[in-house]
Amino acid sequence: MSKMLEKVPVTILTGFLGAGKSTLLNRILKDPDMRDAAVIINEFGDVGIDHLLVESSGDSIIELSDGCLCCTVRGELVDTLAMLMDNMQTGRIRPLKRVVIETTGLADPAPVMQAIMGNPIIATNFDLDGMVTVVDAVNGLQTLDNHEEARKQVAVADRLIVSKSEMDGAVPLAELEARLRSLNPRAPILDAGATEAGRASILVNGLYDPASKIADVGRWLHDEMALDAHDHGHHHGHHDHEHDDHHHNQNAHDVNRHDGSIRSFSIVESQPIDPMALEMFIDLLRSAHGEQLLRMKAIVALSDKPDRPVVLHGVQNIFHAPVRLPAWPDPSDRRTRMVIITKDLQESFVKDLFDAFLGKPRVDTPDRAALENNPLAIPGMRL
Ligand SMILES: Nc1nc2c(ncn2[C@@H]2O[C@H](COP(=O)(O)OP(=O)(O)OP(=O)(O)O)[C@@H](O)[C@H]2O)c(=O)[nH]1
Repeated sequence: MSKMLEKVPVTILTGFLGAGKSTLLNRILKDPDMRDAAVIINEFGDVGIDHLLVESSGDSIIELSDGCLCCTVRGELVDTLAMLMDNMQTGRIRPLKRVVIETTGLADPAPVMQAIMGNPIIATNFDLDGMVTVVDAVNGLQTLDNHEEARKQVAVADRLIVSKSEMDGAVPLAELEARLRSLNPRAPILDAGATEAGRASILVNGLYDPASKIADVGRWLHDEMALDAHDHGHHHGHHDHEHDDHHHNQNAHDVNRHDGSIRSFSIVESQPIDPMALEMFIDLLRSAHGEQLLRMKAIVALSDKPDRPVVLHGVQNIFHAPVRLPAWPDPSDRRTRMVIITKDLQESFVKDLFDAFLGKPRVDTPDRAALENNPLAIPGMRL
């Protein structure tokens, strides 16, 4: 007989070709906390060997070998997750505590994330718990310069692991970190050689934890606010090189020179937000600019129930169903905070749009009435 099970958190492990994903996974799989985890490995090419290199016993390693996870194998990934769920519900396998998907190094992460968040059946049973990206200290800088996919993998990561830093030819860590920070100012960076890097806990990113959602939301917010505090007391992180503050540290411009198109910034709002205004803002953003919205995470105070914030997260035009928390992670800070990562979409555009929906008067911006009539706005973000 089938039974209702807890949603299973899914972690995506990514990183460019040869970055050290399988090596890291091998270490993590030795952690006793990985006993009830399943690993899905995607390979590029005809002959799959990665699964042979990942040492583990039993049926917990599943290999998808028909191509790149971001394109052809997406259907296969969904089928595999559906099969795992069926096996759990019918008692053929023990309930899983986690699924890890190791992508091919060439994968654009967004479609993989969307396969989990955007498929209604999968999203009922699995929840994206974030992305861990491995970056190779020897080839990393060059790879980031040359490959858009590698930049996206870093930009949307919830955690970055630097491999091969002990090897000859590794770039100085400070240089690599500056580059990673230019793409992703917030994700914790950990050296693969560190003991913690081999623990199952690095797969937990706090976007979804069935047991203690609230504490984990607190953690990613903490990272976010630590950055903002660093940011000259500003509420908004500025990481694009078109920043108009001429007194800004020159080095900050330098590290961004390759990445003008990817931006990461935050929006902080102290007044609770009208649920309709938020819904329309998100709808417009994702329907008209979904392709440019690499990632968004938010905790929002809504005016109907300001004591119970809502957590949102999305990738491009796909958003997880909003989750109402029982209370604020930190009761002393009840502000709405959004972390947004975009590609080819100006920070000022997004902020102006947000202000317009909130009804804040601004010069040279469309008013809310005009935006409400926007034919591109689609229904569906019911909060
Ligand atoms: N010295 C050193 N070698 C490493 C480290 N991480 C990975 N390697 C080596 O780098 C090579 C590639 O590592 P893999 O773990 O297979 O990399 P991958 O990202 O899974 O590779 P693909 O699946 O081909 O994308 C192997 O020879 C590893 O032994 C590290 O931290 N230090």
